[in-house]
Amino acid sequence: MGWGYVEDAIDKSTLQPILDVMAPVLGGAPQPARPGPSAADVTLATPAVDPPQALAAFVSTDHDQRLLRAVGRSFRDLATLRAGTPLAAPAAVATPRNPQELEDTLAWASDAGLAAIPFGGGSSVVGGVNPEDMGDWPGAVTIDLQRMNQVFGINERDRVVHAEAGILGPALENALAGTGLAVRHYPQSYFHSTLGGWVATRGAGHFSTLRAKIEDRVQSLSVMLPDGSTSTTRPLPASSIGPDPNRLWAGSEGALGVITDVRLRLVADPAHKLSASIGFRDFETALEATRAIAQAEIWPAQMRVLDPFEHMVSTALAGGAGEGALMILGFEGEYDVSRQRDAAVEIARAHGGTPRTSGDSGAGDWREAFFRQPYLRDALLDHAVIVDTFETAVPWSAVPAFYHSVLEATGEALDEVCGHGGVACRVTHAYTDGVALYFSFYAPGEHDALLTQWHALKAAVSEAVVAGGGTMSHHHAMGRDHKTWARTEIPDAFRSAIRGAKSALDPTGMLNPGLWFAD
Ligand SMILES: Cc1cc2nc3c(=O)[nH]c(=O)nc-3n(C[C@H](O)[C@H](O)[C@H](O)COP(=O)(O)OP(=O)(O)OC[C@H]3O[C@@H](n4cnc5c(N)ncnc54)[C@H](O)[C@@H]3O)c2cc1C
Repeated sequence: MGWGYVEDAIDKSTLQPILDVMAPVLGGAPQPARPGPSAADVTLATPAVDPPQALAAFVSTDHDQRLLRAVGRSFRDLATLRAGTPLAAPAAVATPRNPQELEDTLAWASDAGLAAIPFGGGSSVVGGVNPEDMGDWPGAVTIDLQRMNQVFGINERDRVVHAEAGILGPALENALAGTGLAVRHYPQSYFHSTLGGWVATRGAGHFSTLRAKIEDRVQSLSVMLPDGSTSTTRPLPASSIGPDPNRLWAGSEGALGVITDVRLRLVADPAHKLSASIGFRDFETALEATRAIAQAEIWPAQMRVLDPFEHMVSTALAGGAGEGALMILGFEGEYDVSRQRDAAVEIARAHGGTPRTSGDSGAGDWREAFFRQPYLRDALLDHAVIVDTFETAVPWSAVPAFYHSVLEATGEALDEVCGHGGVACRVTHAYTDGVALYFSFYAPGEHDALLTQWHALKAAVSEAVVAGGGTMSHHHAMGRDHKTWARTEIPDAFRSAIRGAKSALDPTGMLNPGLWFAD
């Protein structure tokens, strides 16, 4: 059990050169391959419940169905599956096809004294869907919304699509074919995550500026509460009638209601696309160029900036050997974007960059590699290589000191816990006042100690992020994995207000218990 489609898994012949390139980082050859368990090998710790016959068409207690929704897709999840210990799993899985079946599921869960965990694509990397840390709740019904996937309508004049929350990224984009409009929200998990999941986590696509965060694209949404009532925000371009209700539910991670449908702002399918890549001698220089481009408000759709190690690892996947830092720029729009592209390249050059390629395919190649990267994690995990990522955002005034302090702390933790390791960083999103940094680390783990090693590393990197003033997440959300360190980020008064909202919307606390709302 790993990421994505079985046929896209990375084979031995692709993996070996990558292992060769990584050998210095891993301190030599990694452990011999040990494949992950088959579904039948995993024991579920939580007993199944006995749902009423009336719900049989959409509630299952089948082992594989429960296993599939027991975890998300983080390194911790994958290592947990391999640990061989009984796994916390949902007591039942509901797959409602419409709001009535969703209401029936919530009513049954409530009567049966079970918690309810909304589930979209299950691509959470922060323990968002795991039935863990649930206090007194004896078990949970996981509510998979993927069968609630209708597109209700496309308002071409307003450029808004109205769709059910369980629709997956590609299906939503396909529904717009022929309209000249598009969603163009591409998280790396695009193929396996849902509209509702994006909104519930306040996720971000790979576009680096302007259209990055999904919450800015939500025109309105509907949520169902545990009592079966539905609340819908008004579809408006903007409003100042008090705090924004859309923002209460965006980022609520399944704890303040089940998002049933969303009206999402669209963009024109871009008629013009251009890209450029620019080399820099080091990341610090590249960061200065990134800041200058962001603050010039040129708004490249794509502005990924890879530090030297990230550059080396990402080119190794395509059989290359990149050196120095690399900036990848992509521009797209309804009208010619060459002036923006030229202006950005000029700024980069003035900040010490050397343009390498300029055309319309570079960004596409990078995008292909971007969607392949998660498969590499599974292949490396077979060799007990620990591969994990963490991401954050900081103001410009904090970099490059923040980058160095996190790099150093992570490197020290990798040496201490695993004896060796490497840390890579890339800029994923840029703003006029700051930047989102995405770190990846690689280390030689031990098959039988992966979870212990991961917990030690996670604590060290999270402490470094918090100490440096970064957010615990720019777009992966809080889940169960970040709540310990995210506490300092939440003002006390806001915490009380959200607790008040939680008890008003979900009086028994049955929705996704275990997030910070409960502590
Ligand atoms: C390889 C990989 C790459 C990733 N890349 C990105 C990336 O580029 N950008 C990014 O933002 N994230 C990324 N993620 C994280 C993850 O894909 C996002 O958090 C995504 O938004 C989750 O969507 P989902 O449908 O899979 O939700 P799930 O994982 O099923 O759920 C996530 C959370 O949302 C809640 N939830 C889900 N649906 C609903 C609903 N309808 N109503 C209420 N609550 C709900 C769940 O209870 C849970 O708390 C990545 C994950 C992986 C594994």
